[in-house]
Amino acid sequence: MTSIMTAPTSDTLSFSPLFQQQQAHQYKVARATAKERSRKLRLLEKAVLRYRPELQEALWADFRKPKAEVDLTEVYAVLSEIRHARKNLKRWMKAERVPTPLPLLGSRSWIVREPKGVCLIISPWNFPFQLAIGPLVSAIAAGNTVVIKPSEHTPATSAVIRKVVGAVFPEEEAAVVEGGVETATALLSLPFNHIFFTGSPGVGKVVMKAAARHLASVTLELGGKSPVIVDETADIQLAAKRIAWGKFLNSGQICIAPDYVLVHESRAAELESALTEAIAQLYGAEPSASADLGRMVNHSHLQRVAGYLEDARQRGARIVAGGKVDEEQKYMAPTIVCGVDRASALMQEEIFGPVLPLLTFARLEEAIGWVQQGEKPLALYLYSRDKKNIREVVRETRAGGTCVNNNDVHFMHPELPFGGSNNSGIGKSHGWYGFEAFSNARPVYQQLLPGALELLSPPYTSWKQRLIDLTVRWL
Ligand SMILES: NC(=O)c1ccc[n+]([C@@H]2O[C@H](COP(=O)([O-])OP(=O)(O)OC[C@H]3O[C@@H](n4cnc5c(N)ncnc54)[C@H](O)[C@@H]3O)[C@@H](O)[C@H]2O)c1
Repeated sequence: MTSIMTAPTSDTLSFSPLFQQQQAHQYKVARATAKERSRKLRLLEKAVLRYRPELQEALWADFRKPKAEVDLTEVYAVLSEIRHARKNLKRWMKAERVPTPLPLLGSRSWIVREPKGVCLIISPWNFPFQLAIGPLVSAIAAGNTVVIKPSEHTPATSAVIRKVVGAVFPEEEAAVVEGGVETATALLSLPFNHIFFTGSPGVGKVVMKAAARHLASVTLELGGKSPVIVDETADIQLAAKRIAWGKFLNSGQICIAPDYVLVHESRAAELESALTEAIAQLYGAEPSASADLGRMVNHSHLQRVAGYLEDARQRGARIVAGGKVDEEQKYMAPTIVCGVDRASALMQEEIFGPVLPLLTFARLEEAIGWVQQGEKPLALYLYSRDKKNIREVVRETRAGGTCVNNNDVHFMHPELPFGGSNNSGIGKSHGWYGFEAFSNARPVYQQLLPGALELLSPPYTSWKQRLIDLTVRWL
């Protein structure tokens, strides 16, 4: 079994034949029972394990992602999605009976989750395997056919994705199309039933506009600036350790990485030194020598983040740790920066790199106010030992997701919906929520006996009007 590999040249930019093939095949795929879908997912699990060493090599070649991080954040993330889906698939696929209200007595109703049909997955480069195959798991569990377009910035990984998918699925069920913006644009011109996009908010808008042409439904997993609030009651050592891990993993190129920290002014100095220490513990005194620290994906992203830092420095920011850039190695040191002007690019743009600004606040309402003024973030984190503060921050802010006394890890919980809100995303993924994203909840109402509502049809005699009055008042 092979899947389509297409070079992104203008003469091969028509994907209609592939699309039509999947369209013709969709009902057959949709008929698969829970057992059959589970078997497909088992084959996918085996393929992922078989290609694990190749994937480790590919991600090292693409941007020096450490082997352990490939295992944890790419391989295991996908395997846990598969295992969770296999365990729950039968229950998810079961028709859901719903109670009958009094005016509809004489009927029964249920909801079936039917597949959306032919789906498109467009994925980014930062977790290139997980963010292509994770949604595929949900799409297959829900009984769809799928075209995947992985990122052009991680070509070695894209080739492995193609191999994994091709080893399990015929192309009329799941196919991988490689290429860049032109390829994505050509795919987006086709009338897919659902588009699952992971990437930047800017491109998310392009995708949503394209989807509108065919009224395709969308799941948009986007990005933004995810704040961390550290209040005066926080365990600073613990916070520093966890923030440093969640920020500098993948060199800060994580959609849910802490983007910046708002720390209570009474604890700022302590947090500064605890973070500096945490970086040394994770990556040694000279992080560039550590094999456990990834690189920036390309020169343009390195220059973008280095430019933000330089701009902040010129506006008076103080670099507390790191700051070193090695163009040739696409290396940027884990960097902590204080005294950042809130109007600087570092505080206006999603950083998506290993630079962590620390800003201070005197009263919690100030920190909350700052978050409320910005776009709704993909994640908001809070370090606190005060129950009242925890309640207040969750109640008074809006975010795609939240961790209290940790960061990033909510992503790994298969029972939690993952996704953003408005600028950080539309729709949710993972587990049941991913299955739901790729399904249409179709209500089925079955009339068994003459219904009470039939009594209320014209002509509206006076006693029928009385019955209508009773219904309006009491039922
Ligand atoms: N919410 C999440 O789960 C999540 C996960 C990872 C990354 N992200 C976000 O993704 C962004 C970084 O990833 P990226 O740089 O690969 O994102 P991106 O938006 O530049 O690209 C994502 C995908 O869209 C395609 N694309 C790019 N421009 C396009 C266009 N004009 N028309 C159609 N398709 C186009 C790319 O080829 C790629 O496959 C960050 O904003 C990050 O926060 C979000």
